[in-house]
Amino acid sequence: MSHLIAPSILSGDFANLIKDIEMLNNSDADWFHIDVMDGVFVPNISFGFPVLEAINRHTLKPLDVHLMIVEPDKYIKQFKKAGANILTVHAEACTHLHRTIQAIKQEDMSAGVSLNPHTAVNDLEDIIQDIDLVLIMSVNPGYGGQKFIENTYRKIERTRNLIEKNGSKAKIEVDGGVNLTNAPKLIEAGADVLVAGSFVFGSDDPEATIRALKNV
Ligand SMILES: O=C(CO)[C@H](O)[C@H](O)COP(=O)(O)O
Ligand SMILES: [Fe+2]
Repeated sequence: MSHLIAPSILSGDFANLIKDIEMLNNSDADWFHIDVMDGVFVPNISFGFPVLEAINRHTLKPLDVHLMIVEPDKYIKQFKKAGANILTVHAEACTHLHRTIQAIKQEDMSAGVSLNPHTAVNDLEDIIQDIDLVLIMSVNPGYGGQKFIENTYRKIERTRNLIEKNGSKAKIEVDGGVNLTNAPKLIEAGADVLVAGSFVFGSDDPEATIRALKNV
């Protein structure tokens, strides 16, 4: 299977989101990546349900929602209602990660777990068979436009090994500082889904940039 591209709307134009949504609908993007930040788990606040609902009214593609929030269990049903198709929580934000994953699946969403740059892949050993997605952060979460952390390649390889060892079907998604220089190496290391925010929306022709990332 060819890799998937999930542009992050965080770098879009919030005063004219419909333009970016239509561009993504017409582009080679596979998913819309939606970054929800609460100002507690990460030192930044992005947006919440009303924005997600508005995006959902116009998108033709799955919504890949990356929760950078504490206590995500409280909001799982609400994210489903707002249109999330894939719901990813941070391992560092969940005391009872297994329970959280089951609750997401109970709402008929795909369940993802994200790891901060400092969190070991081995932490997923006892949950890898239950999840649909591992989201490897290649920057510290909280902001778009940060520098890619080079250790990510090795981390993706370790995740790929863990998935294969346990017969898991989880996809590997990588998020933060992704561009056309590191994309080939990320795919070679085992990434299935590339998230890209500033590299796409900061380019002169976002649609062509998405196509270039897809054709890597
Ligand atoms: O989760 C995120 C930040 O916490 C974003 O998805 C990520 O940073 C994408 O933006 P960029 O490609 O500009 O790094
Ligand atoms: Fe993200």
